[in-house]
Amino acid sequence: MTPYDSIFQSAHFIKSAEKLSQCPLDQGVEVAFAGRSNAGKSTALNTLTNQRKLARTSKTPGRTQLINCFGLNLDDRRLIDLPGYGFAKVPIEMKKVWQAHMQDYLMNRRSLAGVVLVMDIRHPLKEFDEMMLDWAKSNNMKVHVLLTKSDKLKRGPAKSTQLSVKQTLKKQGVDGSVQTFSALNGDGVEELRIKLAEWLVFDNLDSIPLSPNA
Ligand SMILES: Nc1nc2c(ncn2[C@@H]2O[C@H](COP(=O)(O)OP(=O)(O)OP(=O)(O)O)[C@@H](O)[C@H]2O)c(=O)[nH]1
Repeated sequence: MTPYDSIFQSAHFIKSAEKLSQCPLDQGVEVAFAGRSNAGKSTALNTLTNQRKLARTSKTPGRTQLINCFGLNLDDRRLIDLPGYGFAKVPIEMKKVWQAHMQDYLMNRRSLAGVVLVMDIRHPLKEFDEMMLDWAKSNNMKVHVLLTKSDKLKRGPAKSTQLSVKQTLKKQGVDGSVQTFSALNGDGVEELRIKLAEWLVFDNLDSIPLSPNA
């Protein structure tokens, strides 16, 4: 349990957007989840919010094809599920359109406070992940790497993967942190809630409107 559990449990679907112009008004603070298809983004969002069906999960990679926006019970705080990258069964032209929309979102969304970069702990730092880290560095964007499915590795190998990803971030000059996570056994759920509360609330207190009585 963390003091922030109820904030995340309040998550509710706002809308699915194909592109940036369809996203909710660009005010307040939001955190986006990005990752390769099948890395476990939707499952991580469901675990974070303690809701089984908030983000649809699927054993078929590529179900998350839209920018899915979820609201929280705090003024203008949102969680964003970005399209999974690298779904093989989709025509290349369609992939390019998605990627362009995603890039537009990442480059131009003013309320974006940080990106949770989701990687399967057994396959970290693939081409897409490196691209995201490059982008984060050149845009001064905070990154929190979530090494999912940690239940698939023993503790030793899981910790050494965490360490080596941390070192890579440091080497690349990215403002970031790294943690292990498992939806299956609860590893890292509290750590993720604390990190996101930091981004959504404490780092951005000035963007919470003062109540009329304050
Ligand atoms: N063992 C284990 N399996 C997991 C975990 N998280 C996700 N999975 C499984 O990994 C597969 C993909 O998970 P999703 O959450 O749908 O992945 P996604 O990244 O949202 O995928 P896209 O919709 O393709 O973007 C599913 O079969 C999940 O059950 C975990 O922590 N442990």
